Amino acid sequence: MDVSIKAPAKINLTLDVLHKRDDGYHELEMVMTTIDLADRIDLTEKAAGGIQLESSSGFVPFDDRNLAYRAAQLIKGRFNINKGVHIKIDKKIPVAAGLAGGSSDAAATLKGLNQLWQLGLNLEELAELGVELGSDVPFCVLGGTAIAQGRGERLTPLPPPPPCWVILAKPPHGVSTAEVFGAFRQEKVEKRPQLEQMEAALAAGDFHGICQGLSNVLESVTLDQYPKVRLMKEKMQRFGAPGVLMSGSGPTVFSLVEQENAARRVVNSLRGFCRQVYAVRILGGLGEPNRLE
Ligand SMILES: C[C@@](CO)(OP(=O)(O)O)[C@H](O)COP(=O)(O)OP(=O)(O)OC[C@H]1O[C@@H](n2ccc(N)nc2=O)[C@H](O)[C@@H]1O
Ligand SMILES: Nc1ncnc2c1ncn2[C@@H]1O[C@H](COP(=O)(O)OP(=O)(O)O)[C@@H](O)[C@H]1O
Repeated sequence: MDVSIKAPAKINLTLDVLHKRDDGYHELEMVMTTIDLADRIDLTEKAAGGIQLESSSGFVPFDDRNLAYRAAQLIKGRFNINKGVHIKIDKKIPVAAGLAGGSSDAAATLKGLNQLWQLGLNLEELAELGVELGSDVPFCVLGGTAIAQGRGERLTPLPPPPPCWVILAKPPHGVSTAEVFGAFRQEKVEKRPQLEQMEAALAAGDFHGICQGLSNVLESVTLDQYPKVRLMKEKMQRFGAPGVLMSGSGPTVFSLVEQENAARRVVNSLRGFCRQVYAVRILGGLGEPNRLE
């Protein structure tokens, strides 16, 4: 039997770092939402017990450093599964971009193997397993729009933003999440997210309120270390995008735009300046996903 499953990227609408914890991780408070930029995971059962992995991207590891591979290892070990699996990752989400591509592949693998091997786990149980693989995996298991607290594992679902375009610009380099957290200093933060304001804007479907509430304290690290990322953000703002923010630890910068012609203007403004530009829709039960051609 085969299982194919979509692994969508996320963006952060807000990201606040509250403090550093005794376990070395940072206590976070963020709002995340899934977008229609997705990898595809194909799982094929193998009689022999091993895990094999292939990917369309040369940028991801093919061994147990790959989060999808580690998800399969975790499931096999925890539930004493003797069968093996071939994992094929059709990679569309840029790697080390702040878009949780690896975490989403891991979440999709957990969900797919739950189906393939009929384990009967619910989403909460899969999310609990997911946090052993990475802080963003529980959110990727649940998807939609949610507040994520703790390391990212305490999730509270929220209504999705109203339909809009998400324009993403990804510079050629990636960033290391661990290095960004390592360089983070509270005293350098100029603007902090207002969680209640973002919750109220989402509840009211208030697109402009959502744009005004976009805020990510990790910009204080990544925009300083990578001036090109700052430039990209300024360029998007200059070309009329109402809300512009860096996602996660970066370096991807996104803007939210309501109208298609305005979205095209922002995409065109980035031509010749940034090679990896995507225009996609927000996901979250709002009808069929759509793309700008
Ligand atoms: C910053 C965020 C926001 O969504 O996303 P990305 O930029 O990676 O997409 C996430 O919290 C990232 O989650 P994820 O990429 O799963 O991180 P992990 O593998 O768990 O951790 C990588 C490293 O980041 C640091 N880390 C991560 C999460 C956290 N709450 N505190 C931390 O200090 C730790 O040094 C850890 O070793
Ligand atoms: N399936 C995967 N897809 C992408 N990256 C992966 C995967 N498995 C492991 N990685 C590693 O995880 C790191 C973070 O990648 P990714 O999840 O794409 O970014 P981010 O954490 O910034 O959202 C990269 O160094 C990459 O080598």
